[in-house]
Amino acid sequence: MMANTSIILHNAVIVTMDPERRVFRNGGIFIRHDTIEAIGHSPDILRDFSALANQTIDLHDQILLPGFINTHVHSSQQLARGIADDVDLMTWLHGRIWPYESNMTEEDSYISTLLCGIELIHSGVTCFAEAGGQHVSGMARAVELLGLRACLAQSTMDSGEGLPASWATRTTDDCIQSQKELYNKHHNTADGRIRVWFGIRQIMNSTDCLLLETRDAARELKTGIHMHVAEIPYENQLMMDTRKVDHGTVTYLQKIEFLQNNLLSAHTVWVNSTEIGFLARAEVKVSHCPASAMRMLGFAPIREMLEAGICVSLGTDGAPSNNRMSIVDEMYLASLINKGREVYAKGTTDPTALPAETVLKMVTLNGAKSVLWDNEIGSLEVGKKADMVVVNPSSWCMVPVHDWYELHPRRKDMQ
Ligand SMILES: O=c1[nH]c(=O)c2nc[nH]c2[nH]1
Repeated sequence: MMANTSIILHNAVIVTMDPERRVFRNGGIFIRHDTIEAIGHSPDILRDFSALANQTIDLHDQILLPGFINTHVHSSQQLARGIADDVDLMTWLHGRIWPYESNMTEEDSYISTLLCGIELIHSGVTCFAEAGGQHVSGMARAVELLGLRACLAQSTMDSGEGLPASWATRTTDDCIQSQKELYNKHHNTADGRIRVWFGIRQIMNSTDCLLLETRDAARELKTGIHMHVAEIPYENQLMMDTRKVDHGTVTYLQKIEFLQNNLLSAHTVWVNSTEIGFLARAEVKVSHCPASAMRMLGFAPIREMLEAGICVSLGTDGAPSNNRMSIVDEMYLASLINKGREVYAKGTTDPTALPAETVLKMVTLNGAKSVLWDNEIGSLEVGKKADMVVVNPSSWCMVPVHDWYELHPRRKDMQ
């Protein structure tokens, strides 16, 4: 929203996701610049704030929700949709995606992030966490233009197999240095909508030095770290064979004291109960990407993680791991896949796994906490940013609405 704009939205069903989970059936909201100044019943908002508003919009019973937060995106991979279907992860990375990414220019990244951002907005996303491409400056230009909010990261690798020639010469110092430069250049730009994080691609291509220097730099700059963790059994096996731990990546990260509360751990599929305990105690955040997991990785123990108190949110991953970039599709899939997983994990059905309200929490409150922005977004409350999505309940595929939280499968109606 433009500076000095003040606006009333009224006659809406407002699903606030505030601590009391209030839903206003005939709700109104007053926004000044980009911040919510009042929220409540429409007649009260109109009475108290009309004189201050330079625009008043009747939402005609549409449903207003907090903007959705997608916590694992590869915006630079948007132009690679379809180049790596139906292959295993190592072929996907070494044979298709890294050759593509390592040839991208900053301009390619800008175009790719623009297209990606448009697709994200189409399903109600107002904020995303970038898992890491190479050209953060290109991404930042696109995010600024689109009005999105984002945590951008460069993905770094300083060792291991499969690296394209232009990446293989990078030292640990190069990786840390370039990220600090990007932080200095872009952190808190675009009216505060862009934050710069540190990115570690995956443990299979990281020295301990890269891991620990990244941990320390992110801690010092009070920013986050985005990393792919425990994606496939081969990764855990490699940890056992080469780094001599008795399980996998999470056990190793615990051993070297890498786990901390600013780590956004993507996928995190192959973890046992001890490792779930390590993640919970360190307050690590987990991004669950249902479609991508079903293609290449497997069933993550999401219910167990949530029960252990881990903050789990949802991500689409990139276009070549998903083909779609709709967070609403991921909400739908998360709910179904995690119900189906109960049969395979526990030998019995349990339709209570991941109910709709939990899934909505994952893309709002948990998403906000995962991107370390929970004091400003994730719910509609006074003092928070006016990042919102409007759902039209009156089209044919939305009728009837019995439960505000059960709206998520009907993605065509996101505006
Ligand atoms: O789904 C994924 N996408 C990626 O780009 C990637 N890099 C490492 N591991 C990955 N997994």
